[in-house]
Amino acid sequence: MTALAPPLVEDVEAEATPRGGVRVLVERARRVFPGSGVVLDGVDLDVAAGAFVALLGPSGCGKSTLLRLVAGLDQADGGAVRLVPEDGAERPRIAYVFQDAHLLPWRDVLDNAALPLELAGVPKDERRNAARAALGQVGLGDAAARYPAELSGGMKMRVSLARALVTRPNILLLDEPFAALDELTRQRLDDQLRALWLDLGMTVLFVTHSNAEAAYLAERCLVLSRRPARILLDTPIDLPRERAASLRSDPRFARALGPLQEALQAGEAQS
Ligand SMILES: Nc1ncnc2c1ncn2[C@@H]1O[C@H](COP(=O)(O)OP(=O)(O)OP(=O)(O)O)[C@@H](O)[C@H]1O
Repeated sequence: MTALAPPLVEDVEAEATPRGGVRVLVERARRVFPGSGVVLDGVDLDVAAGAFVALLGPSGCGKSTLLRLVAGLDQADGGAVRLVPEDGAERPRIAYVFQDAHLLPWRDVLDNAALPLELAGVPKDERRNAARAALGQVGLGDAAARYPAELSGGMKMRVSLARALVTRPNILLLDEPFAALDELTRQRLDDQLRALWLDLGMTVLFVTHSNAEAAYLAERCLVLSRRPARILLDTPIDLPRERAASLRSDPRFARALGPLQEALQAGEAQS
């Protein structure tokens, strides 16, 4: 499912794809859940517009909670979250991709991808054209007439990504989107996502349990501690801008993984 902040779409046809994205400012964010206690306690984060940032941390530490606060899907109990477009847009256009593709089985791929525009009241031809373009961006231009039951897990996730892209988000939030896929499919989708980011220039926040996926995709990685989550490590990823599968066996990649692994182990060890 893709969650969007209003207004979802202004004029899909007329407006060029925005570049530059949204700056994300999280200031002393606090979130307490009854029964779970304090999950976030004074988290500060400043993400530059157009950055690709990965969030890592132990299971249950609050990664999704932080992402949901940024998306506006949940409210902080203290502190503030501000999204500041730096691409000339008046407002952030947020898209959110979950681990499950959540496609509607009775709709074909085209109409699944067009759904956010339909909900925003965009006329049929316009939204279908935009959905075709988004499907093309994820390499599914030939699958528009197929139904979810006919798709592999990787294809379903690409439809979910197209549905996110159809609104031309200037900030894209992804919560373990490829975690349920086999390793090869996951790596292919990582490549596709990275290429889309290079092409479109939106801000991306990506939650994952995989330090290798984080290092391969992102320009900057954050490792959170056990809850109440605080940022244990905030590090740039010093790897080439153009990344290909061969990078995974490059010594530079192993060097980038080291600090992430150490911080994750330190985070796991905390009680
Ligand atoms: N709506 C809620 N009500 C009560 N507790 C919640 C709610 N949402 C999250 N929690 C709790 O907050 C904590 C952090 O959850 P969150 O999903 O943010 O962690 P996470 O780091 O994303 O975990 P994982 O890596 O396992 O997906 C967990 O203990 C979870 O049970």
